[in-house]
Amino acid sequence: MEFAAFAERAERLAAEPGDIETTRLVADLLAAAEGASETDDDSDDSDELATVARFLLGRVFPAHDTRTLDVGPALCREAIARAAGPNVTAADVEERLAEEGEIGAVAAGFEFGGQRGLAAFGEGRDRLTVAAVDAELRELAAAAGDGSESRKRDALFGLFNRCEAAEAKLLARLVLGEMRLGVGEGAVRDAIAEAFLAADGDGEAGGDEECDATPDSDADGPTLRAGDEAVGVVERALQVTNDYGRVAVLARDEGLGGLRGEELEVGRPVQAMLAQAGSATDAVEAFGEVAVETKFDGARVQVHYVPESGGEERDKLGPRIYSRNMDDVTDALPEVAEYVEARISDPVILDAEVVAVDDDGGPLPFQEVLRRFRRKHDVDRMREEVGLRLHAFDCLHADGRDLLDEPLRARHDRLVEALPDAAAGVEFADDPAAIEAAEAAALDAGHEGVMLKNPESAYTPGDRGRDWLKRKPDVETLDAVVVGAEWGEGRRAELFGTFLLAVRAGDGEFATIGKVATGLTDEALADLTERLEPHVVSEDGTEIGIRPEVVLEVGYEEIQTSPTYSSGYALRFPRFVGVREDKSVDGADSLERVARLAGDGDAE
Ligand SMILES: Nc1ncnc2c1ncn2[C@@H]1O[C@H](COP(=O)(O)OP(=O)(O)OP(=O)(O)O)[C@@H](O)[C@H]1O
Repeated sequence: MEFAAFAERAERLAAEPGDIETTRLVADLLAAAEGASETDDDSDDSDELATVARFLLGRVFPAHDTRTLDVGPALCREAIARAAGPNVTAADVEERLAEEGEIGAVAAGFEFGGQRGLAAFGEGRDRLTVAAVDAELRELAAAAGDGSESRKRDALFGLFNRCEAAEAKLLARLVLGEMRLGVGEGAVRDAIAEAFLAADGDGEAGGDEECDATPDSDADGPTLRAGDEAVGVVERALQVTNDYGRVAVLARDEGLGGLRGEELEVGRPVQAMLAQAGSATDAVEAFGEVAVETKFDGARVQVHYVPESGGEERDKLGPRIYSRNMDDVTDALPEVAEYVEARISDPVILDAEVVAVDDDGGPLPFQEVLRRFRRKHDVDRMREEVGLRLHAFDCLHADGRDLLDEPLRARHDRLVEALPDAAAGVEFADDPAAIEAAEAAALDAGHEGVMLKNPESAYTPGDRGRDWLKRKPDVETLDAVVVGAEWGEGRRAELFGTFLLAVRAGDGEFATIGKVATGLTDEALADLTERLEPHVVSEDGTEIGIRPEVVLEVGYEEIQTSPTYSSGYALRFPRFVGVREDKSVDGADSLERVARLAGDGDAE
């Protein structure tokens, strides 16, 4: 598929407000993608469909893949300037960005390259394809070491140079991860089912099995939509693989059977199962008997390990530790890897919390463990300074078997077998008083509270359902995204002093909810300024626009409705608690949650 054709369809998608129509357009686009190219590469990476599915979500690599393009806004502006010709500088691009507020529109506003000259002579353009853009971006991502920045700039320049307006808009947004197509993960999931798993008008279906298709009452034609079953199967395959590209290809080539056969792979992280707030009474009412575990106040990790003794056919995989964002943080936490390596004898995937501990082994606050996360330098020194302890609380895979669909009880037994020393204890209780006693004991021991889980529940990656409830006495905090800032005053004039906060409002959009300027030490301000400066997109007087990249935890007294901010809510007395290093903006709180906390909608 030509990149221009993809860009043209992307424009149509961005202009489409309706969910059903969006899904249909995505399904058409997926169905139009070509199959695998003739290469030796038997991975999905050479399949155009995989690329299209990922691009739609603003990704070059699958979510579990730790590779990144590592192209910042400045580098992108430089590449655009160079492709726009000798009279345009990066500062000109920046200026236009301040006016337009968005890099796609800026890129679309320039005339690029010598291509127009060729076209004028009727020679035609050397047209970009989706596959060529993907290949070039993958190569760019691999650039490392001395001169890598200029190689990336050259590669991007080369791509922009071959772009027409709509292509340039899409490319700029893709490399900076700001697609703004209004296409969420749910739409791509549904579209995969619609494109490949529902019988179409001619009775054809992708793969070896068909699913019940239900007539779409909103459409005027006889078109059929995928049934819920197919969507459920796609969702499940996405949970297990974490790769929209792979799942789209499987749906097309192998249908429901292929999707159902997908399994976890040690070394390929999955999303963490999440919890909602709930009380002891809620838990007893919902589950009868409740699995009560300590809620450790640390950072979530997923441990993957295939020991050498794991059987002839298995490739050994040294312990890998992934963060909640699925970043590989093994190098920052060497003692966790060593601990696992010394004790585990079968291949496993474990869900766990890493907690900072004092010299006596007592838990330290959450902020302490974050000093260890993601650290690339001084790991040994920090290892001396901040001790760590691993508490494993779930087992997703053991010795070649996926356990996601096993009940929690069985998974816990398997966990104890795999790593008895670090397995978190579980207590089964069916009366709220016993649960409250367990909570008091956990708090006394310095932990955050308790998790109340349904003992019969499966492990559903990425799901924030009602099978896991969290109970902690602290006042609620909100994990909000920084989307703007204002310069400080007086001795803090060189630093940002106030931060404009937003919550997720669906499809990659953010809605503002307040400003925080309290609770920030000079050190925290300096740190935040340094972190946020690379993400500045506009500056207008004292007001600074910031690309949503950094998540802050903020406390507040109350959430009120308010016309001041685009969410329709405002935080009363917001105060800075810390940076959520372990969260990407996708994990920030949503407008839906804010509405619930404010008392609009179902209580949490
Ligand atoms: N025994 C446990 N079982 C599950 N999660 C636990 C446990 N102990 C600590 N946790 C942590 O609690 C988190 C569950 O709360 P939630 O899913 O809402 O995440 P969160 O948004 O980080 O919330 P919070 O800020 O309350 O930790 C998990 O992500 C995990 O990091």
